[in-house]
Amino acid sequence: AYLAIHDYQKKGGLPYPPGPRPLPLIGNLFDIPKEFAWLSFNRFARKYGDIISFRVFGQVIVVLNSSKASKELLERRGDIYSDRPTIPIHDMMGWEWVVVIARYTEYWRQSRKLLERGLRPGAIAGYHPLLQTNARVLLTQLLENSNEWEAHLRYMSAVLILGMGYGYEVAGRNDRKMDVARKMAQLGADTVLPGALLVNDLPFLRYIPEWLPWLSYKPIARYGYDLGQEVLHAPMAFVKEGIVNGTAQPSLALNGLQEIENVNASKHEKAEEVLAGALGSMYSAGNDTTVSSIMTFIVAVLLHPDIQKMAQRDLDAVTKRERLPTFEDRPALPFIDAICMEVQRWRPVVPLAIPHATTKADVYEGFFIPKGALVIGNVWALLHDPEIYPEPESFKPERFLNADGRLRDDTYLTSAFGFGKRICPGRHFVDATLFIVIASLLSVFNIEKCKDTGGPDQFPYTGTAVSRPHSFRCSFVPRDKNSEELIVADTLAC
Ligand code: HEM
Repeated sequence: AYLAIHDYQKKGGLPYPPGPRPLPLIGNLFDIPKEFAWLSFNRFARKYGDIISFRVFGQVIVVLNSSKASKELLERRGDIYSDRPTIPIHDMMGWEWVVVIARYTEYWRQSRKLLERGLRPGAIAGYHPLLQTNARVLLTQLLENSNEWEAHLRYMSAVLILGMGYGYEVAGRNDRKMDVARKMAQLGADTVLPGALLVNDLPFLRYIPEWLPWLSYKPIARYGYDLGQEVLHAPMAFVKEGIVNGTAQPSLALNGLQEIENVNASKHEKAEEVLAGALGSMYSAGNDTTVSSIMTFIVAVLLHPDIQKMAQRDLDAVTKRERLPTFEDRPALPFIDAICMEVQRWRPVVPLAIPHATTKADVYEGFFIPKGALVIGNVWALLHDPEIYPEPESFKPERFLNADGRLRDDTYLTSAFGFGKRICPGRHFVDATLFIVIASLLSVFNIEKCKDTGGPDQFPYTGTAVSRPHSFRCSFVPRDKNSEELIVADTLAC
């Protein structure tokens, strides 16, 4: 009774947003599935409205299922909706330096500033040669062995991020630097959403000692800690060694280290920590996400060969099939851009973004949102809203084009990269990568099903925080002899 009265007074008599009735103590623990939670939230929204809430062991979780509510709270009221919740398992892993999950602190502000500066559109233009060269390396690898297309994509993505961040040249597909970032990203994606691990709901479980192996979270914490330390320190050590030997290549790390060279000793250590944290976060956040988008593009063209043909017609009109496409061709290729946009809408890679948290209590449309509430923007629901995107389950790039074939304005799609102050700083890099990879692939290959690729239901996706298609087989068949020659000629020219 005391708790109920206290709760009522705190809320000034206002209700929490509606949602399924919580059970005593555990609350809605069983209403939040571990996988594909965005679909369940969307079903609840149909019953309770755009804004819904859950309680799990006293923690209030608010889910926003419309663009209106997400824009109002996560963007316009960003000053109080830009914190992150403390996630006990990440605490145990010592991941407080990871920008993606960092609290809304001075450390976050400084590292975010560095990332925004390094990844702004103007800076990304400087990476066009790196992106173009590596898209073409991808073509060569696919021509030599298209069975391993997924491994080639992962390799390309790691080369790009490690090149841009640290000027590091990936030694090969078994390069350890590539592997650790992927494992860390995977572990993060599997543990970040509510309901993923019991220790996140019941933090006292972190103290269960290791001699209770089935109950202890310490082994997983140690594994995460080791991965984190390697991602944080190993590539920076590589750059510093390069500076000493005179072999360091241009990179964000090199720029950053040169900028803080003359900062006085007391501030230098802090500045270097911020730089290492920002770049380590970029390195772990940027790899798998980009690959997932490209895989979705492949799924889409396997299901819609007609879209592939239309895109190839546009590409051929621009390149005359005498050369490979470049960034300079982009203004003349709106349909390729529309494909990139539809890829992000149709199967958003991070369907629930990353949970935000409130730093102050707030009221929205008569509902009380307490300080410390988890606030989740249901990106999937926003991008599958039939009012904004009719027939949302269909893959239709033309929805992003005007009648005259030019790209139309769309203010909703940015939610594929999250919201407000925490919006993904890597989005311009993703935009450039998707364009050049998709244009390059379609200009010389037909992407086709293999005998065992299967039908539309044969492309299941993972259901955790970062959603990607499970591995599948397909073929990259050169469109003709001329296409093969273009790839070979380009390889020789490099
Ligand atoms: C298809 C590719 C990608 C998608 C869909 C994506 C999506 C997202 C989303 C939804 C968030 C959370 C935003 C929020 O909390 O509201 C995020 C955060 C972040 N992303 Fe990405 N991302 C992608 C690629 C990248 C790349 C390539 C990089 C780096 C080069 C990157 C770096 C980051 C960082 C550092 C954050 C944390 C931002 C913060 O909390 O302040 N991402 N991303």
